[in-house]
Amino acid sequence: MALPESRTLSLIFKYVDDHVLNYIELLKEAVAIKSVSCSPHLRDDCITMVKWLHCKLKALGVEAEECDVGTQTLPDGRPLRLPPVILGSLGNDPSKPTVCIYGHIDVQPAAQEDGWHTEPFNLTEIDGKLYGRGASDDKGPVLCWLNAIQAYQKQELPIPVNLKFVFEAMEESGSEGLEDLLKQRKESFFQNVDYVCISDNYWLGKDKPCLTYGLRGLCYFFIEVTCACKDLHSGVYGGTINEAMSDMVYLLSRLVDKDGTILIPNINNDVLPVTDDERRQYQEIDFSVLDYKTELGSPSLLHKEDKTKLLMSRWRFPSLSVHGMEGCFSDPGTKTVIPRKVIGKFSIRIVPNQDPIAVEKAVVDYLNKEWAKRGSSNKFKVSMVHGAKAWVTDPRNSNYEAAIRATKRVYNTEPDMTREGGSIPITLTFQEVTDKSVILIPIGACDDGAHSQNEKLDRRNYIQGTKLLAAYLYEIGKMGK
Ligand SMILES: C[C@H](N)C(=O)N[C@@H](Cc1c[nH]cn1)C(=O)O
Ligand SMILES: [Zn+2]
Ligand SMILES: [Zn+2]
Repeated sequence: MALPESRTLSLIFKYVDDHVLNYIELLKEAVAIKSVSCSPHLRDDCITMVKWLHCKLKALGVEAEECDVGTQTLPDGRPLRLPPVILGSLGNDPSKPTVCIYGHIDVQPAAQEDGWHTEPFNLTEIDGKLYGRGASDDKGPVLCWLNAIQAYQKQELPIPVNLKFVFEAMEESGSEGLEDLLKQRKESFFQNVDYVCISDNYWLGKDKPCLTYGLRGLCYFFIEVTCACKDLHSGVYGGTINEAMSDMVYLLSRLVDKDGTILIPNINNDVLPVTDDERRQYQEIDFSVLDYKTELGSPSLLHKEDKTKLLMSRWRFPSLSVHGMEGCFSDPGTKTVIPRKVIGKFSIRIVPNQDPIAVEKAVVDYLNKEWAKRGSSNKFKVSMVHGAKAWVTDPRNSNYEAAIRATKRVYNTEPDMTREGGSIPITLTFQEVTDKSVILIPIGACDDGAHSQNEKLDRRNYIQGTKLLAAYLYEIGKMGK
């Protein structure tokens, strides 16, 4: 017999509150696995991470498959096995709706010498903050799902929906192999999916929960310049050749100006004009420019005190960032070398209506022209290593209504409706293969420091996030088929 509404969720919430230490232990185990997808030497750890999660899912009764998605080709031409993707199912009751959940268990690189105050792969709690690489992006949120399901089971309450799981360990490296797998399984695994939910982004502030209906896409580029067959002594050879590094600095300086304007012609051609309605929506968002500036520790912001301009720059206009360089000297000290070959790395966050192929063409044409202007005798190559479209949806549907109700139950407040400046390349594919509503329910706060030093997840967000996802499943269950 079904329990009264308030009783079901209060039993779940009590179970969650009573098991906080177990959840933290579980997250500690997950963080300890160095599943850095962009580091080829850590590929085995990514595979270990998949197997670890598979084991935890099995313990919850999930029927899960590790799907082989082939190999990737490294920039030097070597093949490298991709970590398998987990596809899992729990429940098959035709009277219940089916929710498909996606998350990722790979992480960005991290090293204590980069400025971490704790060891990044050893989850450490300080003042209610759980520090560790992947705590917020995205191991913590993935574990919130597992914790929520376990709470239903331990309280012997029926899970109100059927569940499908898609968990990958390559999201931070362009989700290689995943799109093809999802397309192949469109008519089988995804056939009965009614809703899609992803927890892999962050609140806009530290206190107020959000629901997210848009993401920027990402086009990632490598520029390669080679000037010699080996590194050279700058005293012996300096002044006799065009140097790769100087060429690279010139090219990188031609990408974006000091106001953040991208210098590549035609790059903004397909960006949609801002509507009055959109402008109104941005004005209503609860966001403190001052808090944002303080959190970043930046001397000034590009758009000064203008909240709408700042948020639009993060969410609905493209931006270009220069990330780093392979092959050059970056240690402390004064090595006097001329690097033989350098690879400069930059990316452009793209927005709805922009096509990665058109962006690639604009970038390659422009850099070829800039290279010709430079007149260097060196070898030059530019390539887009991955390109993913942006995603935006209309949030006025039952998926978002259920999540709004769940948020109110847990946080006692109406969530803000946000877009996200980051990218989750596979989101659009989920929408295409299911033809159903996709929602993003962020778990972590704006200051979690995803991709940065001292990434953390607040204990409160982890625990309330577990309740939030349990309540979301409950609210979706109430929608019926
Ligand atoms: C928003 C999400 N948690 C995330 O961090 N996504 C990455 C995706 C990525 C990285 N390289 C390629 N894709 C991001 O937005 O950088
Ligand atoms: Zn993520
Ligand atoms: Zn990330």
